[in-house]
Amino acid sequence: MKIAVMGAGAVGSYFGGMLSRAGREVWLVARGAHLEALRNKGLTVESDQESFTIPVRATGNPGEIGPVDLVLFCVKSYDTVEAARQAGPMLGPETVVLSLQNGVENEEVLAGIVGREKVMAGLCYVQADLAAPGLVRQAGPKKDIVFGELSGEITERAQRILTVFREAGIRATLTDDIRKAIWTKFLFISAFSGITAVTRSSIGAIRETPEAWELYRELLQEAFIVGRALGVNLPDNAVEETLDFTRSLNADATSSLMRDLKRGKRLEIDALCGTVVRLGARAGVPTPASRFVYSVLKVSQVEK
Ligand SMILES: NC(=O)C1=CN([C@@H]2O[C@H](COP(=O)(O)OP(=O)(O)OC[C@H]3O[C@@H](n4cnc5c(N)ncnc54)[C@H](OP(=O)(O)O)[C@@H]3O)[C@@H](O)[C@H]2O)C=CC1
Ligand SMILES: CC(C)(CO)C(=O)C(=O)O
Repeated sequence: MKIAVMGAGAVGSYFGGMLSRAGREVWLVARGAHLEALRNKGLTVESDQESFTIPVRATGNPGEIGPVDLVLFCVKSYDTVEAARQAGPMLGPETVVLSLQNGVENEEVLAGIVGREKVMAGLCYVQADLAAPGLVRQAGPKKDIVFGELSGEITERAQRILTVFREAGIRATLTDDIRKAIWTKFLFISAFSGITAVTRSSIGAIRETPEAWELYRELLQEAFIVGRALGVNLPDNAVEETLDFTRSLNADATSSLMRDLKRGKRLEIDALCGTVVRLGARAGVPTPASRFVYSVLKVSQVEK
């Protein structure tokens, strides 16, 4: 299986690196200093359990790669449209485009550009960081991918991808309800990224601060009610389960949004807390906590 990672930053380089190390033909589409480092020094992945450095195929030009079997789509959501357009030369009649991005609308955006039949939806639980050009740091025990067909069918092509992930040592799950899985992650990540960014804190300090923990609960509750109002099959105890999951995280766990904020980078807020606000307004659901977090974080985006 020939694989391309569109937007090989933290997440894309981590999973692309795992697949490459397993012997798959993997192309990393990257840019800037990271691309230069990948070409000149290869990719280094450091995690709590293991570290490795491998040579990789890296380019900034999808035309150099040609058609592939699988595109792992890993750009930030604000780059989705441009990256999907640039991915054209990698798309053949059988190519699958699988998004691992955070957010609940990426697959529809992708479908509108590359064609619905090519798109699978997915998400990942992994704390990955581009610590330096060519170097990905992964922290914590979770490094999972969940994915599925938009139709919910368990197809042969999805099973082939599942096998490839698992053979590379990636914990992957193929689901027949990817919308539910994406919203379950979204519930968590819209609230978790919001609370960690707005407090500039890792989760340990938030758990120890009842006021911040209560705000986190309100953010979860709002995203849950919005999801339910839109007909997503979230279970009644989704908020409690997410709180339990958050209690189980290492105290130093953070979000990519909080790390981006600290680095002065552009933030994905429109795809996270901003989506809760926007979809809430559409569904007639009040979202005051999400609106507060979104407004505060938006200030940091002036001139970005
Ligand atoms: N990091 C994490 O722990 C997790 C992140 N996620 C989600 O995964 C997605 C990716 O996040 P993450 O990996 O952290 O983001 P990064 O910014 O680290 O990676 C995205 C990369 O794509 C590059 N890129 C964007 N457009 C193009 C293009 N047209 N051609 C070539 N390269 C391009 C970016 O380059 P440049 O830097 O120059 O813009 C960047 O290196 C997001 O939706 C995020 O929310 C999900 C789970 C965990
Ligand atoms: C799962 C988690 C919190 C891992 O860092 C994430 O999705 C993110 O940071 O964007």
